[in-house]
Amino acid sequence: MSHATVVSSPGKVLAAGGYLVLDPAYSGVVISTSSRFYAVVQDLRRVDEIQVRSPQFTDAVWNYQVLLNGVNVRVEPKNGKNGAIAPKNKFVQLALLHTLSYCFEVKGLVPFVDSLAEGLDVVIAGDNDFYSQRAKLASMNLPRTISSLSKIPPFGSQGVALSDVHKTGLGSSAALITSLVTSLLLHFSVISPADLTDTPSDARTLVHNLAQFVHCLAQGKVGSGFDVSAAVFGSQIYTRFDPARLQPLMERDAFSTRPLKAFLSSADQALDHRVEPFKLPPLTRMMLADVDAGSDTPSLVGKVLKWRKAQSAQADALWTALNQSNQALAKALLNLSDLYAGHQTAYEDVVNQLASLAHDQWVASAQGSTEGRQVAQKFFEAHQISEDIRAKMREMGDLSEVPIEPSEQTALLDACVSQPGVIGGGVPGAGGYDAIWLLVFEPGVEGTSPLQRVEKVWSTYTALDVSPLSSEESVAKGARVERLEEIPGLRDFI
Ligand SMILES: Nc1ncnc2c1ncn2[C@@H]1O[C@H](COP(=O)(O)OP(=O)(O)OP(=O)(O)O)[C@@H](O)[C@H]1O
Ligand SMILES: C[C@@](O)(CCOP(=O)(O)O)CC(=O)O
Repeated sequence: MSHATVVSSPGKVLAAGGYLVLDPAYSGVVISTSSRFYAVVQDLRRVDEIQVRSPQFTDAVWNYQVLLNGVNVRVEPKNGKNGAIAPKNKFVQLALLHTLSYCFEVKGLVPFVDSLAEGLDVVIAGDNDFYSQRAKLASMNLPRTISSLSKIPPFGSQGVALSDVHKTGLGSSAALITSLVTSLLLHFSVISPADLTDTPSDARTLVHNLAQFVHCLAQGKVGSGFDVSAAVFGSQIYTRFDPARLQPLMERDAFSTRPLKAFLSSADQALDHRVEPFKLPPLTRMMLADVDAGSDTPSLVGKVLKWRKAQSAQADALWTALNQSNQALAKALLNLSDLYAGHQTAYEDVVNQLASLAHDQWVASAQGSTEGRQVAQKFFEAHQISEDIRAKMREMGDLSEVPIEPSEQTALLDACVSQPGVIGGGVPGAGGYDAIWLLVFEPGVEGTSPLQRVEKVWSTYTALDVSPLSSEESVAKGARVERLEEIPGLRDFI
């Protein structure tokens, strides 16, 4: 088998900053997930042809012919044998077209043609968490727990076409585009694996800008882009780029190529997003649940923005207050990492105590050193800020008449947050009925863990249909070059 270039990119959870992050004046707290999208590039042994396959789905094979006229690259869908019309995949085709066009621009004709001499076989695979696993758990007769999810074979077949799959909202298209763009830039030797060892780096900025551009083109709009940024850089405090910077590139037909090098490599013109470091505190864990009710994110966003425009004074006051709380949450969580670094034993001892207590007992019950009490105080502060953010998101929902944290989700979240060892949580991103996230202690002691308590709440909850995801926070900083044999199940899958 030919050498395979494998790149993975994480999914995302916008823990705080939904709606605000659309405006460059505010920021969002983004947690990247352990669940990843993989792009595997190998030789196809058909000159100038590209085949893209997503074996998790039925009828998910897209064939393309690369055409060169010395000035431009074209990537044309190729009809099947017997003249069968080529199926369309706008996201994949635009990622191929613009990444190849960029490679052609920077490498020149001869190296470009060489890199395509064997064609490209591209396989795309998403971790199971990107898709609802309820039906699979039921068919395997397994209870809805995180440990059951680990029994489902990796990259399981979804048994349906891509357009019919039930997604969980982790940002599949952003993670897919990022892995695909990065793997192609590596295949054409525009960047090297060593360029991706650090975060941030010039290579990651290039990947980000190119992936962001392709994703905006494919979606037909310039969104906030926090999902692409998470896929490239990992967990972060994200402040969006000025959409006007991308506008000149968006004006032409999506399928016509345009010079990208000057835009993507010039510090003046490139996107002005800000990525500040963020990570969850040690000995804690993010938990996610998919709530089977579903919301239409674009329609929620449209209504909230319309209300913001109509009631700008009231909205600005809320946006400012909410942004302060969002930033305070990030700061409290980052402070906890500092406290761990300075006083590891005291921190561990306190987490072991607090993990079996409900939040209202933390401050009074924390025993031991001053540093230990400081840790307990900081975790309680994080809890309070998280509850405050929920309250303000509910206020945004009430004022704009949009179910951002609808009462059904409020009852579910309240039931979770009152459990011993649960720090906080909320509705991720735009909110609605789709999902919840929680932050819980993950102590190093035996006994019932906060995670198990939450799983119990979810599995016995009747007012909503709740199913866990297995994702945790990814501590790897964003997109990553992988070794095929180190990803369980991936070699068999391709
Ligand atoms: N596994 C895949 N293989 C090929 N193309 C894919 C795959 N997943 C997504 N795509 C492409 O991306 C497009 C948009 O995908 P999707 O609607 O799942 O993105 P999303 O809105 O980012 O999803 P999410 O709910 O995970 O945030 C699809 O129509 C398809 O063109
Ligand atoms: C509402 C919004 O701020 C977040 C949407 O996030 P999600 O796709 O619901 O995770 C929109 C955006 O930032 O693209």
